[in-house]
Amino acid sequence: MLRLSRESLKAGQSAWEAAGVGLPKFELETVAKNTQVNPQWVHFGAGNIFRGFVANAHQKLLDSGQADTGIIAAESFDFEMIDKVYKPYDNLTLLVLMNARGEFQKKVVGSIVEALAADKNRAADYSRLIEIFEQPSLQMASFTITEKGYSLTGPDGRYLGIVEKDIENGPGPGRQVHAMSLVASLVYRRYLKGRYPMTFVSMDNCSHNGDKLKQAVLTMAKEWAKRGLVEGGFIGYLEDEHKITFPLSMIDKITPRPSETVQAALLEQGIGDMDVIVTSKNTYTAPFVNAEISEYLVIEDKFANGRPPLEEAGIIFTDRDTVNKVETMKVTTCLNPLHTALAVSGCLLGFTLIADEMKDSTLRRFVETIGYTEGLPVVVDPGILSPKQFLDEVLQERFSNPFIPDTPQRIATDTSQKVGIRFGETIKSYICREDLDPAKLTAIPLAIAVWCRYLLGVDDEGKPFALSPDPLLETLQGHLGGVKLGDKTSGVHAILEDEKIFGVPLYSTGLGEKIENMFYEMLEAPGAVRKTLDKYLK
Ligand SMILES: NC(=O)c1ccc[n+]([C@@H]2O[C@H](COP(=O)([O-])OP(=O)(O)OC[C@H]3O[C@@H](n4cnc5c(N)ncnc54)[C@H](O)[C@@H]3O)[C@@H](O)[C@H]2O)c1
Ligand SMILES: O=P(O)(O)OC[C@@H](O)[C@@H](O)[C@H](O)[C@H](O)CO
Repeated sequence: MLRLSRESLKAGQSAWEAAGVGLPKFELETVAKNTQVNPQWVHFGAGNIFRGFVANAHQKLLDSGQADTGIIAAESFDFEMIDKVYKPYDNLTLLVLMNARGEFQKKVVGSIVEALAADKNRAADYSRLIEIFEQPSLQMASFTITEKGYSLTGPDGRYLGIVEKDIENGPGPGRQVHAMSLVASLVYRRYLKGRYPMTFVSMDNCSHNGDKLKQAVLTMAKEWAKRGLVEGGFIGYLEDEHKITFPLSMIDKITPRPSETVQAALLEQGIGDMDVIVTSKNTYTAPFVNAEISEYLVIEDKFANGRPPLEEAGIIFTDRDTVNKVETMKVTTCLNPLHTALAVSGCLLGFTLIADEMKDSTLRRFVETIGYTEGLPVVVDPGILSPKQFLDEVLQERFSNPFIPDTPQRIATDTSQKVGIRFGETIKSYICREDLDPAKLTAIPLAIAVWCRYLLGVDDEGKPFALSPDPLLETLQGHLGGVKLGDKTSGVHAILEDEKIFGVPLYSTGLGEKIENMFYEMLEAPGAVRKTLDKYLK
């Protein structure tokens, strides 16, 4: 039985190859040693998309000799991942890509050469992170920490408790809990050491991700500066684009949680010890990552201290305006809104696979209407990718691929953080256009109504189901407290009028009441969700 480790790759190379697994073409030890003395790239958020896409892209450079240092994975949130799927497997990942015929392309990704837990109780990892940030060689820190990883404030607009503590505690080593204060403290060490340049690249699915990251890091720095906890020059350093940059990016690759079906198939192929782990913080992780083949990563080419030639690995570098357009296209129109609609309706209708939802004619019509009918008229063509072609690929091939083990339950995670961008932006465009009337939209308000119905945690048969984690769940459920099937009143108005959630005033655009009516229709009785979807999507 094959088990992922550096030793096994060396001693059992032919057995791995016989199992159809591509292996790194570079010397892992040499690259690890180079990285030790000459760190160039740290990545925060050691999750699936990082291992399945970003690390694999860098591996292509290492394989072809166009890079000679690896990536250092840093985890500021879920340290269990480092202990359970990084360290025991020598930081290696088995990447399993799946095409529409169900064939696996397997390879070992070895470009991650160190894995650090930024935990104040782990002094060695913490010191190493500081050492890395003090090195002139460091070119970039990238991030896939989910949208909420950048938020310093809670629903009431006030700083989160951990952020308040981080502000009071200052930038001293081992004192920060929130990812943004940790990063601010590390870049402060860099400033003190030599004011060296570097770049911070957010690769999360939030609009203007680089700006969001910059805003969060600067806010922490300014709070410390106000209290005299950092030198005044630190703010100027962070704002000087010759020193520090925060490019925008758009990342796209459906990377589901690791699936037990894939684990079982690997076992049949002689690859063992691939258990799927759900950590106490609810991260789904494994020594393997399963993902689709399609991938797009577009980054604003604004790097203050150089960067690896990732264009050689298929990553597109372009100007800010183009990234902005391509990201808007994907996140607000052609992919993520459709995913969110399938996620919440899938949970209510008992689906556990996105591809199965695409076989349901009503749900297919749901996402086709959101994408083609309501989204495409307002999308701006980024020039480098055609929105229509992108949407065709998403709907005809990517979502429909039955071998991609993606679940509505994964995608429903943190929906409160995403609805504003995924639906609110299109509504905004309708408000701005003289020739379009937001009140005439149907599928987008329906998706919002389905989300509100989803929040009850009762499926369309009237049975309770587990809602996916969401930082606003308690508040939102508080508004809906006690609502049952058959009720004709509820606190849904309080949710819909919250502009912080939707980014637009739903009531003054004529959508608030429309959504409320749809919500009550879906509340009528068991089966009413299906009936309402059928009615509006005829
Ligand atoms: N999986 C995909 O299909 C996909 C595709 C494109 C973009 N993305 C982006 O990448 C993000 C991560 O996706 P993933 O598949 O790697 O998820 P994952 O669950 O495998 O990993 C999530 C990572 O974020 C960290 N994290 C979670 N909450 C955090 C917090 N509050 N502060 C700091 N770190 C936190 C976790 O510790 C973990 O490292 C998504 O939220 C999205 O923005 C994902
Ligand atoms: O990762 P999130 O939470 O921003 O969104 C869930 C999915 O829509 C997302 O992960 C997609 O799989 C991804 O955006 C495809 O590129």
